[in-house]
Amino acid sequence: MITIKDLHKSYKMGSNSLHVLKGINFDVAQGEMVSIMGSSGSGKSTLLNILGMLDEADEGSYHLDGKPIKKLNEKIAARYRNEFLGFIFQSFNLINYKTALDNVSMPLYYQGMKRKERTERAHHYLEKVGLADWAGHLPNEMSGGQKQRVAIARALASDPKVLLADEPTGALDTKTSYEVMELIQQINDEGKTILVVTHEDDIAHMTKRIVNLKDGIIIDDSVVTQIRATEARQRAYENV
Ligand SMILES: Nc1ncnc2c1ncn2[C@@H]1O[C@H](COP(=O)(O)OP(=O)(O)OP(=O)(O)O)[C@@H](O)[C@H]1O
Repeated sequence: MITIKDLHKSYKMGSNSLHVLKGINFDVAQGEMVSIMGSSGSGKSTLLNILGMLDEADEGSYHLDGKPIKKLNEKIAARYRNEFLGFIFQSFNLINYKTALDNVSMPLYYQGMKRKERTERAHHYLEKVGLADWAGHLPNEMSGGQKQRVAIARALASDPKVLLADEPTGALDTKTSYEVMELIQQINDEGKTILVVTHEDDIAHMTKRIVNLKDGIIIDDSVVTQIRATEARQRAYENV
């Protein structure tokens, strides 16, 4: 689904240049759930921005679903982003004066979908994240966990091939973080490819693979042998 080869990225600051990504190589297969970890400044957001087509690498290649992602004009890039990628952010990025339903259906409007279908889809995905009764509520009437669920419904509504989550639990308490990650695990169970940037070890252990960045290179890339899950989910894993 994602293939990255020898990716480099520097930021220019005046006459200085900061070499942030120094040759990143990795592949993510369809249906994987991978976390990207690393200390502050290690390049996680820079990498996620490139994967999300919000920024471009200086060198190296990036293929998404077999398509080379490089120097696309903004219109094509936007189309690819809509078609391939869903985003989840630490701070939810909801529109505060729009209801949960409108927040979820709005991106579909920009994709040209008719009102009836947009509304049906938004209801479907709100139901999927456990917020069927909250469609008419504004974000400021909701808890952090509920807001993140709305954001997840919004990301899923366009049925992207890959979900990119940047510190999705960074603004949530521990219990809510685990609940949100459990929802993300369920979405992955259904086949969605998911990348999660996180600082937190316990959150990373709720994914299936951990890629560790340090100073712009991958220092470790390992499969999680014991995925952290609630007892019920643990039993389901054991029965597979
Ligand atoms: N637009 C930019 N211009 C200049 N320098 C930048 C820019 N974005 C990031 N940097 C620098 O690049 C380095 C890597 O930043 P990045 O945000 O990718 O790290 P990170 O691992 O995501 O950190 P954090 O966990 O703190 O978010 C940092 O030293 C940062 O200051």
